[in-house]
Amino acid sequence: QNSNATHVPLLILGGGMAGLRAATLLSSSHNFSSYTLIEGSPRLGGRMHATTFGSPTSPGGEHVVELGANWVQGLTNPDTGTTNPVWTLAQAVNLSTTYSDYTDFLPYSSNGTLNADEVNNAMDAFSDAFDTYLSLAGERQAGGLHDMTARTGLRMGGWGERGFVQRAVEYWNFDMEYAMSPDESSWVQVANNNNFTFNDFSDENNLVVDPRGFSTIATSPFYALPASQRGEVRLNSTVTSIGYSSTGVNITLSSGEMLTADYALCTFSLGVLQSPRITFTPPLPSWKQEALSGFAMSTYTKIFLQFSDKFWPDTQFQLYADPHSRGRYTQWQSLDAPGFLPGSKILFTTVTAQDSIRVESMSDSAVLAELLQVLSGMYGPSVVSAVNVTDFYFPRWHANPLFRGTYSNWPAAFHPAELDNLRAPLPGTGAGLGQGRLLFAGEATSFEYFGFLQGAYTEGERAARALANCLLYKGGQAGCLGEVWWGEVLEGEGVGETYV
Ligand SMILES: Cc1cc2nc3c(=O)[nH]c(=O)nc-3n(C[C@H](O)[C@H](O)[C@H](O)COP(=O)(O)OP(=O)(O)OC[C@H]3O[C@@H](n4cnc5c(N)ncnc54)[C@H](O)[C@@H]3O)c2cc1C
Repeated sequence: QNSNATHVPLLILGGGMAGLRAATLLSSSHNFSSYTLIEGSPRLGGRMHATTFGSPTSPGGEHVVELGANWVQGLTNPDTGTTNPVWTLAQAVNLSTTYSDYTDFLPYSSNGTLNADEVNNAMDAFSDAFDTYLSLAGERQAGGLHDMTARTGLRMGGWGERGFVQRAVEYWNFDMEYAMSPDESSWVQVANNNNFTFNDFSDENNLVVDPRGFSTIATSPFYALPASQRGEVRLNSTVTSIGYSSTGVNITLSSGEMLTADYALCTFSLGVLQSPRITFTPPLPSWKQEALSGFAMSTYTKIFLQFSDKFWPDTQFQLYADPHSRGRYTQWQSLDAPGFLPGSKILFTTVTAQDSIRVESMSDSAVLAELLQVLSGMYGPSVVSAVNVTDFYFPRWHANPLFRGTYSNWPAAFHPAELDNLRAPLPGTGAGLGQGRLLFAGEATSFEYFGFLQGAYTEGERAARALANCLLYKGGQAGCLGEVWWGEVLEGEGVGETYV
């Protein structure tokens, strides 16, 4: 421990949903404010990030759009009353949201409109196949069978890869949720993840269109606490190294400043933890490195355009089926629609995974030129050349060192016990078992809700309960973190016979 370092009982690393939920719960339910929250950016909210977009002098004007999380995904189950905690937060601050109707779209190809029947038939076929996919995934788990790719599950459900229309429909229904293809994703865990949110809550997605921004759901409960009950918040403070032992944690900031703590909760994204940006001392044990390396961080990029005039239809969405490239600007969403940002003349399209990395490597003008070419194919060159682009922007989440991607996804070869390793505290083995000092929480540590805001929320909450137990009630005694998920780490499974 460094004698020049400031000591606090608890460090919360990261001020996104998980870190803010942990801080708020410790303050509000445990009357504990002896923590310092360290955030690298100048703002709280993390991957909930609203910004102004649109030219104030243009016909569409200036608006607030969400660069990161945008939907409350899963609301309230009408049969059971089970509510997504994110929906509860949104309602508590009267967040403006509007139901996204994914059936409200018109289909296009590179030379105008597409036969709507062909697209609707493909949508129905995908939906039927996905129903079978889900029930077969349930049967696999009940029968103790191993996981396979989501591609396997879709084929077993009767979905075949055919022409470019089916490829676009598949991308629209699968990649637009998981930001990765069925070939790369887990059959069983995508099914579980889908059921935990869209069955247990509801299958509705509400788009947030609130000038205060989505992050209000996490910042508002925190700042509603009396100042004396809140811990210290330090913005613009980037962590470069984290040391941990069975007695405490120390961190170094990019300024060179050091802080020590009895416990720390790290909520940095999986992408950050996968990158070499943070030095751990001692180096992360191989079981931790394997778990972090094995889970997937993908990127989902919304590209915003504002025009001098609205030339697209009044539907919420447009589906573009590119004849050659799967996932090339497949989904377009109009914000200039009732309930969203009417009159804004704003449209956005989304790309994922390798296409996100590709556009991030291009100049803004080169990306815009591609989009105008696609729109010219969809609506006709004369329609598109008759309007001006009054604003254009997209965030580079993959390149951003504070995120390195947008959200996690479960790859097919990832064993569920590895997720326990991913979230297990350090030091986590041997004598330190159950006595870890450095905890991990965030969307990627959630078995049920990886990828979603509700994952970050529930994991922040779990970690806060465990920390309260150790810091306040059980005096750091062995096993004070509680809960089975701080259990034995998986150190590799036997493969049965070996090939020599
Ligand atoms: C484009 C996009 C679209 C999404 N869409 C949805 C959606 O519609 N619905 C939904 O439910 N979820 C969505 N998500 C996922 C959702 O945003 C995340 O699950 C959630 O916000 C993650 O919260 P977190 O606290 O785990 O992590 P984060 O929000 O990443 O918080 C971690 C914090 O740590 C900080 N940090 C990182 N490194 C350092 C460092 N070295 N030093 C100091 N601070 C650091 C970061 O700045 C960040 O503020 C989307 C995400 C993105 C990016």
